[in-house]
Amino acid sequence: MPTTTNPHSPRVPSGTRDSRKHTPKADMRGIYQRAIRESFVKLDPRITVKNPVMFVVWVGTIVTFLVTLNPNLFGTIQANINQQRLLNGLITFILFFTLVFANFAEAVAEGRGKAQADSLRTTRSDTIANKILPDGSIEKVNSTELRRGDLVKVIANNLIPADGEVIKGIGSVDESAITGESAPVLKQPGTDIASSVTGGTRLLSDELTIKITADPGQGFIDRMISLVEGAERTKTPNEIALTVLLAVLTQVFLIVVATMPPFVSYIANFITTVFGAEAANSLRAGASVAILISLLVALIPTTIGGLLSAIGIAGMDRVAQFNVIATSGRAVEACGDINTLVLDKTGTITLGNRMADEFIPLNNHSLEDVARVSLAASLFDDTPEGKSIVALAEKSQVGIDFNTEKAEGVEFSAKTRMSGTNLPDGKQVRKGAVDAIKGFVRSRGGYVPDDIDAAYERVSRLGGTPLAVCQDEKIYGVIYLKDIVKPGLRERFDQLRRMGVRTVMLTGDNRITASVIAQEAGVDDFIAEATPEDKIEVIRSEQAQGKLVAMTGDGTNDAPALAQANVGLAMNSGTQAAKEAANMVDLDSDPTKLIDLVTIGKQLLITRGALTTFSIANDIAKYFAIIPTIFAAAGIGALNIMALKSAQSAIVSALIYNALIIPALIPLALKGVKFLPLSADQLLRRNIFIYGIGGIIAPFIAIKLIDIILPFS
Ligand SMILES: Nc1ncnc2c1ncn2[C@@H]1O[C@H](COP(=O)(O)OP(=O)(O)OP(=O)(O)O)[C@@H](O)[C@H]1O
Ligand SMILES: [K+]
Ligand SMILES: [Mg+2]
Repeated sequence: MPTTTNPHSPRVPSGTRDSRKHTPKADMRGIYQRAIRESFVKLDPRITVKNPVMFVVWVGTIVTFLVTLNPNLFGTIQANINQQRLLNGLITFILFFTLVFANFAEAVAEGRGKAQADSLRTTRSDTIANKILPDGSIEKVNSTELRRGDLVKVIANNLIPADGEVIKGIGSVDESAITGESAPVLKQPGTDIASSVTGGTRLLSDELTIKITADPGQGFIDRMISLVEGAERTKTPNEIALTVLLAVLTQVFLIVVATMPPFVSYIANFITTVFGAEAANSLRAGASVAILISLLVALIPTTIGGLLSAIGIAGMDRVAQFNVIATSGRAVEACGDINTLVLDKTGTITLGNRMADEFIPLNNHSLEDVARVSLAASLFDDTPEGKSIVALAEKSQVGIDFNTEKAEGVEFSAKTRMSGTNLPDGKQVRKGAVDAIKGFVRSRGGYVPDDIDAAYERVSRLGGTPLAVCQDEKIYGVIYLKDIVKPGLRERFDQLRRMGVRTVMLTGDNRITASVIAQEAGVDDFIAEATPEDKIEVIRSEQAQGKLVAMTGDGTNDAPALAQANVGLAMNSGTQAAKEAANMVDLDSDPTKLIDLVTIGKQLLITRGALTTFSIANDIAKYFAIIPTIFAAAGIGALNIMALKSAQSAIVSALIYNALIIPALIPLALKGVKFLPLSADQLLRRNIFIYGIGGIIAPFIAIKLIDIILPFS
C-alpha cells in the first residue's frame, strides 16, 4: 500500500526577511580582519589591472612614489626640493590608501561568502561509498571515485556520497547542511519531487539505492562553494557596460590632464609678461607631475570604480542570505529588470499540495462506490493528489477487490490530465480533469450524468480542483481537491504592481477554479488549462514583446520553461532537470521568494545607478573646485571661488576626500540604497535628484573643510 505521508508538506513561506537561517551568524570581526589582509593582497597589479579606473590610480601611485624619491625625475622643479618631496610623499600615501580602501570594499563584500564557503567545505568531506557493481555485489570506494550513472547503497546515519536520484528504498534525510532546515525530508523514488538527494547530506533512517547524477567536483555543494566564494563571479553585461563607460571617462580625463602642461606653460609665458616670473613659477610648480596625477585621480570616477564589484558581490550575497543560490550575478540583476512574473498555481500561489477533501457521488452512485473507484484509480498514483485520495478513501473504510499485482498503473500526465489503473479483468478506472473524463467516457459510448456540472461548479467556485472519476464508460462522481491561497500574497502582488511587475498565474486547472484563485490572490492575469507547452509559449510571447520574464517551477516538465525564462527559480525539492535548467535554486523551496528576488535585483540596479550618479557628480564638482584654484594660485584670484588656501592645499584636500569617500560609502554599497516600491522611471528620477545633487554639493563642503584643517599655507 502506498504510503500516505506527504513528503513535502508545504514549507509555509517563512515570510520575507527572516528566512536567513542558512547563513551562519556572520563573524564580522573575522570578516574584517580577513578583508584588511586581502586589501593588501589585492594590490597585486595582475588583480588591479582588471579594474581600469583603479589601475590608473595604481600606476599613478608608483609614479608619485618615484618622484618622492627623486622630485627632479621629470625635469627640474624650481620650488624647494624638500618641500616638494614632502608633498609628493603625502600624495603617494593618499593614493596608496585610495587603492587599499577600494580593495577593502571588495574584500568585505566577499567576506561573508568566503566564510560561508568555509563552512560548506566542512560538509564536503570525502566519504566511503558502497558502490553497487553490475553483478549486484558491493564495493567500497571513495566518494571521489563515483561517476555519473553509478549506483550506490546508502545506509542510515551515513552521508550521501554524491548528488543523485533515489531509485529504491525510502528514508528521511537531514538536509540541514545545505538548507539550514533541521526537519528531515522524506526521500523516495518515483515522485519527481522527492527523489533527488544532495551529496553531503545525511540519511537518518532506512536504506536508499541512489543513482549518481554528478561527477566529482560538479555536485551541488561544489557549485555552491564556488558560487558563494565568488570564484565563478563573472561580470554581468550591465557591469561590463558600466566598466567600459568608466574607462572611457578615465581616458577623457587622462587626455585633459596630459594636455595641461603645454597649456600651463603657454599660460605661464603669458603670465610672466603680465604678472612677472614668480607668479609663473608658482603656476609651473602647481603643474608638477605629482600634482597632475593627483588631479587625474581626483577627476576619474574612482568612487564607483572602487565600489562597483562590491555592489555586485553584495547583491549575490543578499540573495544567498535568502537561501537562494544564483548561478550568476547576471541572474540576480535580471531579477531587477523583470517585467512579468509567471507563477504556477499549486504550491506557489496556493499552500503546498491539493488534498482530497470530499467525494461527491453522481448519478445515484453511493458515496462508497465513489470512494472505492477513486481508490482503485489512485493506487499507483505517486503524486501528492493521488496519495491524498488514497488517504481519504481509506478513511471511508473502502478496500480493494482485485489483485493489485496483476493491475497496471496509468501515470498522470499533464497532456491527458488523467491517471488511473487498468484492472486485471480489463476494466479501466480513471480520474482526471472533468473535461478529460467526459471525453474518456464518451469515447466508450457512455453518457455524462446531468449532475456533474453542478458538482464541478461547486468545487471550482470554492477554488478547489474537481476530478471526475469513472470506470470504463460510467462516471461515478467527483473528487474535491482542496487548495488554499497562501496568506499575505495580495499585498506582495500589490507591491510588485507598484514596481511595474505584472503577475500571471499559470495553471492546468479549469477556468473557474483558476479565476477564483486568481481573484483571491490578486494576480493581474491568469491562464487556465495550460499544458507545459503553453507555459513556454506564454514566456516566449512575453519576451517577443521585449519583456523580461521570471518563473518558478519544480517539475521536470517545468524545465524547458525555466530555461526559457530570463530568471528561472527552481525549488531545491524539485528534480535535477529543473535545477539544471534554472539559473537560481531556492534551498527552502519557497516559490514566493521570487518576489523577494525581484526586490533584491531592483535594489542592486538602483544602488549601482545611485552610486554611479554620485561618483560622477562628485568628479564634476571636484573639477570646478580644483581647476580654478590652480589658476588662482598664479594670481588670477577671481577664479578662486572656494577661497582655498593654495593650489597644493586644494588638490591634497580633493585627494583626501576622494580616498575617504570610498570607505564612507561601503555600508551603502553593501546594504543597498533605501528601496521603495516604485516604477523604474520614478526611482531613476528620485535617485538622480538625491545622489546627483548630493554628489555635486558634498565635495565642495568636504574639500573646504579639509582645506581648513590641513596645515598648508
Ligand atoms: N494525479 C492526478 N491524477 C489525475 N488528474 C490530475 C492529477 N493531478 C492533476 N490532475 C488534473 O490535471 C490538471 C492539470 O494538472 P497539473 O498538475 O498539470 O496542473 P499544473 O499545470 O501543474 O497547474 P497547477 O499545478 O498550477 O495547478 C489538474 O487541473 C487536474 O484536473
Ligand atoms: K575620483
Ligand atoms: Mg503542478
